[in-house]
Formats: sequence, C-alpha cells, structure tokens
Amino acid sequence: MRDLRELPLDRILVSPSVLAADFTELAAEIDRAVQGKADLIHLDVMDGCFVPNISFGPPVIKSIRKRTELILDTHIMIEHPVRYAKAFAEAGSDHLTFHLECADPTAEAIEAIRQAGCTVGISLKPATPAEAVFPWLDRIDLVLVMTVEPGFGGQKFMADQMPKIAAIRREIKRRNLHVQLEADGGIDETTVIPTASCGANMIVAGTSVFRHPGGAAEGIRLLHDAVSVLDTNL
Ligand SMILES: O=C(CO)[C@H](O)[C@H](O)COP(=O)(O)O
Ligand SMILES: [Fe+2]
Repeated sequence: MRDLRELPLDRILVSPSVLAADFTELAAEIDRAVQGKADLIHLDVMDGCFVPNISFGPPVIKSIRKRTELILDTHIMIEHPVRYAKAFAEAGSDHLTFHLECADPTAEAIEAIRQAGCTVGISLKPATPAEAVFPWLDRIDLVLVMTVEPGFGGQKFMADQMPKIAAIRREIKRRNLHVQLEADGGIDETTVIPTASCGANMIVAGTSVFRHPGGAAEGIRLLHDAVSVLDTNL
C-alpha cells in the first residue's frame, strides 16, 4: 500500500522531515524513522527561488525510495511544479504538495501532479488565509498549513496559524471531504498539542525527530504520546 488516500483520517500520523537528518548517514536516519513507526517520510524540496534556500531534488529522492516502502510525502517549495512533477514522480515520490503561492496556475499544477500519478496536496504560507484553499478542496488529497515561513528547518512555531487549521478542519467536515490536514514547522511534543487540538491529523516534524537527543524513534514516540490524551475532534 503506497497510496495516501488509504491512510486513516481519524488518527494522528507523523511524517518526519528528512531536512533535519544527518545527510552523511541518510540511510540509517531513514531506517530509524521507519523503526520508530513513522507513518510517512516528509521530503522538503527547495529551489532557491520560491524560498531563499536550496535543499535536494530527484536524485536524493531516488536514493531514499530504495530504502523505504513508506509514502514519500514530498513538499515542493518551488516556483514551477508543472515543470517538475513528472521528475519527482519518476524519482519515487508518491505524493506532491505544491504551494498555492507558486508561479504556476493552481489547476495546471493539480493536473500535472495527477498526470504524473501522484496524490496532490496544496500548501499555504502563513500569510495566506484558509479560504484561499476552499475552492480546491474537492480536487486534492491533502492541505498543508505552514506553521513557519517555508525555507528552513528549526524555526519557531507560529501559534497564530491555529485558527487557520481550525477553519480548514471545519470546512473539510462541513463538506464531508476525504482530505488529510497536515501542519509543518516547529512542531514538537509541546506545540503538537494545539496543532492536533485544532484539527491537524498529519504532523510534520524535522528537528524534534531527527535531532532528538534520544534518537528519531524517541522523538516520534513523544509526539504520539503527547496527542494520545487529546480529544482531537477530527
Ligand atoms: O517545510 C519545511 C521548512 O520549509 C520543513 O518541513 C519544516 O521546517 C520541518 O522542520 P522543523 O520541524 O525543524 O521545523
Ligand atoms: Fe515541509
């Protein structure tokens, strides 16, 4: 099973962000996340244009693909998703989340990603309101709310994004849509509590997993433990 549409919508899933991993031992880092029961693997692609940073692209994704059967949850912070969707799919990405604020028309980006055989997500930068994604909700599989400005790992969690998560959760429920609601940036065992309480069911965590002193598996376990007592209202 490697289809994001088959993942549960009613429990908290953790998608560790490889951006915070030790790249000199990437294979072992992936193994640690898998052994720690990661639900997906989050891959942050940055083009140096849409965001002021450059990370990695298809060759690195191709290597990671060989190491795990988990869904590769690929967050493409790039200006031109239409141009690159096929390359990411061929490298092994199962899912592509592009930014609503990118240079390509939204409908064309969705179509290019579907054509490439991937499930589709739309991400919103902190300044973009919840309502901007509402017209697209019945055509996508996931919404990603950024809880930091995209571009770098290790930033401070933006609590002011919680009303946005809650508004998108309300809209998904109101329309009874099959859409994952993911949050990304600065999430640890403390900030995961408001994030999940407001209705995010998919949690991206880089620093708090791969830089956890007790190891990646411990970082994932702490996130699950923190939300286990919540009434998440998903
Ligand atoms: O999309 C991202 C940055 O643009 C990363 O996924 C995000 O920052 C996760 O890293 P951390 O948990 O360290 O904040
Ligand atoms: Fe990300």
